[in-house]
Amino acid sequence: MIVAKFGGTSVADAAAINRVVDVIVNKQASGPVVVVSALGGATNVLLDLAHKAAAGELLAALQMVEQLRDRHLREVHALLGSAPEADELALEISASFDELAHLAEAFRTLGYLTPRSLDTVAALGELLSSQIVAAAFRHRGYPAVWIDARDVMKTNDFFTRAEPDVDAIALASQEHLLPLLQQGKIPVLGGFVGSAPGRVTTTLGRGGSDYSASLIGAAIDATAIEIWTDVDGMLTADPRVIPGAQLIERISFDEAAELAAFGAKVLHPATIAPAVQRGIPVFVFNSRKPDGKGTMIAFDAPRLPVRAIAGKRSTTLVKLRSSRMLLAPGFLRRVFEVFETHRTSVDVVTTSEVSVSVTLDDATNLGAILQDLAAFGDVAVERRSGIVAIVGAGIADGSRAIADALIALGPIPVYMASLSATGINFTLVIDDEQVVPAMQRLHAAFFEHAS
Ligand SMILES: Nc1ncnc2c1ncn2[C@@H]1O[C@H](COP(=O)(O)OP(=O)(O)O)[C@@H](O)[C@H]1O
Ligand SMILES: N[C@@H](CC(=O)OP(=O)(O)O)C(=O)O
Repeated sequence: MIVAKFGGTSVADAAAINRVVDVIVNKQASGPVVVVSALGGATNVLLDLAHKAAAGELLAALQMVEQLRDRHLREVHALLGSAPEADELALEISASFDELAHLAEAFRTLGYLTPRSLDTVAALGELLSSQIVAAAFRHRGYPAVWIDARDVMKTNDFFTRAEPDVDAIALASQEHLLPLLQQGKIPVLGGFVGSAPGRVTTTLGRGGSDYSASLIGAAIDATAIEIWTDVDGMLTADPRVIPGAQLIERISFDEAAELAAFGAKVLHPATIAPAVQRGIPVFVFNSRKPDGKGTMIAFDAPRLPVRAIAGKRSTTLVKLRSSRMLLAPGFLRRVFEVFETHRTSVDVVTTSEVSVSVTLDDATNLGAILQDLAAFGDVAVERRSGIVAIVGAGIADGSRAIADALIALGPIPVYMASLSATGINFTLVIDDEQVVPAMQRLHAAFFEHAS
């Protein structure tokens, strides 16, 4: 059994969805489970329209509902033509958009959105795309069965970033997926979407379809988890920043997890953990080039000082300075409790005898965090920070990589530097607007040598 996940660009329209069918039918013998994202860009439109409605712009929101309805119906007709299933599916899809229009009206009346209502709206993208993809398979004569992801992806009720209930997912997969696979059927379900007790719709957070795929892969003990996307695999940097980024044919789980956590959007940061637990290799392939080599992510990979560069912008740097930190056991624990209390995870950490600095990805609860930290000492915040990460299992093996990285940055000021305990990630906090130039300089230094 394998799990193959297709991202938004890989199911953006009828032509892309037909490529998905082509990829999967060649793998029928491996027992594929197909996980799909929403049609490319649909999640953004859904969330935008909800926000517009709540802000009182109902007309604009309803126009967005109609555009999205037209887009989905257009692709259904392009895929299924005048087959009987086309009309049935079109009716179902239209009914969902009628409901969405009613929801938009309710948001306008209320004037606010809750995380729970946002999840209900966002989930529609995957719930519809997966039904369309399943129908496309059947139209071409393959035995696909649509599965409502809410029957399988069991989560808690932390809306907009729900956490999976791994045991419940394993049980639900046995009930809903395994029998179909045993009958030679192809289960198709939406990624990103789940349900909390009471079958209330949740989502795993933006980009979460990769995570759905690896959770399902672990639940059914798949032999491979395949992430099909719009690039040739994991590359030495984001190709949108570094057009000459090179394909990584093999990379370790640890390295891939670090890259994902520090900005390599090709993988959701949580994707690796379920795969590691079960020792399932993860592959990244380009759905436009199904014969490409792709990337294999597994336990071992040739040990290199630098495998790839990642970067992320718009992080927040919080610096705490306190003389009470001197020789005070438990001080750091109390400081980190503040972040835990406000459900905010910390990215990069450095400490000295009298100070501790951390970066935060999510500054939603910053106000409350700062208030609590003020009890410990002087707090300073730098909101326009960025991070570059130089990742390689051998970075601390006595190579010159760390020195070379600092030299390559030249005049770019560095505010924090941290070498991970595993010695595979050297992270630098810099100004937000320096992230792109820093990535270019680092990539040039490590990957663009004249031969
Ligand atoms: N190191 C990297 N290797 C490959 N792609 C990367 C990397 N870092 C960032 N990306 C970006 O990730 C994108 C794919 O992720 P995403 O847009 O979420 O795709 P999908 O819709 O298929 O899930 C690529 O188009 C690329 O710009
Ligand atoms: N559609 C969701 C989930 C997702 O993973 O999408 P994609 O695979 O296109 O990144 C989002 O946009 O967040």
